[in-house]
Amino acid sequence: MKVAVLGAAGGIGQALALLLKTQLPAGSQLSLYDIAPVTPGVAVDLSHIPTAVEVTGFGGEDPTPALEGADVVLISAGVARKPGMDRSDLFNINAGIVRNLIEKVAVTCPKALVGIITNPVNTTVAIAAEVLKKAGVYDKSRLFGVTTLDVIRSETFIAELKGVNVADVKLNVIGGHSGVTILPLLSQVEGVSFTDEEVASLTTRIQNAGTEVVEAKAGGGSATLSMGQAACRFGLSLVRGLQGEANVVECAYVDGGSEHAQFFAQPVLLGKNGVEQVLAYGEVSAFEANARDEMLATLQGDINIGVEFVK
Ligand SMILES: NC(=O)c1ccc[n+]([C@@H]2O[C@H](COP(=O)([O-])OP(=O)(O)OC[C@H]3O[C@@H](n4cnc5c(N)ncnc54)[C@H](O)[C@@H]3O)[C@@H](O)[C@H]2O)c1
Ligand SMILES: O=C(O)C[C@H](O)C(=O)O
Repeated sequence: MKVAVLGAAGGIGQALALLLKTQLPAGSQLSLYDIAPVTPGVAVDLSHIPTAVEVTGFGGEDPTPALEGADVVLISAGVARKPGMDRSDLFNINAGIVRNLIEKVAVTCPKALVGIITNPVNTTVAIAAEVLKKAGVYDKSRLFGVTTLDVIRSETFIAELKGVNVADVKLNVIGGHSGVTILPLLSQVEGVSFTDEEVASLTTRIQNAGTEVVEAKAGGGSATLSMGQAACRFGLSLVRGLQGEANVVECAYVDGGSEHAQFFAQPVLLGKNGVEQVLAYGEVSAFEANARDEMLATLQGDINIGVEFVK
């Protein structure tokens, strides 16, 4: 199994690469790419960790050597927010970066499962889909917006608030990955109950958790370590699915035939071809149904910007 990380010298990329070096199955290959010239050195550094995962690193303009033979490609290349910015403010720089990298994926490893971390995810995933369509290699089962950070944040904040074991907290987070488009389905968490005030404040905290980190880092970037963990969890789930493991389910932002929008985050069953089955996200409360319906214009607007960018 070969996993490529694009943007591997960055805050997320290095954390993710470290976690993958220590957690990928024995015999895997980990391939790192970033425009930054330090990238081969990041790979050498990681290669001294005693696990049966082979690491190689490539810097410079061309990601091709890193992508050759890749089964999974995780993309965190791009710029991150500073205080006062929205994720959509990253579009001007990151749209072109994602387009160019996906053009290389389309040529070099068109069958790879691709996870997009680069913001604004609601839009960059639509860009990736359009680029793959133009190249004639689009398979909607193989393209994912990585929204796992919203899931792990929800698990953490719920466990803290309710004093329960975080390992027991399971929930779907649906919609997209920005502001009101992030919708944790708190009504589905088993074994705990929330007052209306708790639902409102916890939902808002989860939706604004990225900004919480951006402000705490005070101009030094956005979430990198928690995102590294989230991307590692998601990447390992993709690998487990590819290896034929049963019942591997994650929420992700996919082109899954949703009645709500072309791309919508919801639970998916992962397998040897990526998405084996798009799963229903289940019953929702009146609060959640209203929040879902209210977000759709924003989400569709974000998607349209991505489609238009490639046309
Ligand atoms: N999906 C999510 O939940 C989530 C969470 C956190 C951050 N993000 C996003 O992830 C992205 C990366 O964040 P970060 O904190 O790692 O930023 P960072 O600045 O620390 O790292 C980004 C890396 O991308 C590299 N890069 C830039 N252009 C490139 C190109 N054309 N090809 C290859 N590499 C290139 C840079 O050299 C840098 O090493 C941002 O867009 C951020 O908003 C998404
Ligand atoms: O908030 C950001 O800009 C980064 C990321 O999307 C996050 O949710 O932490």
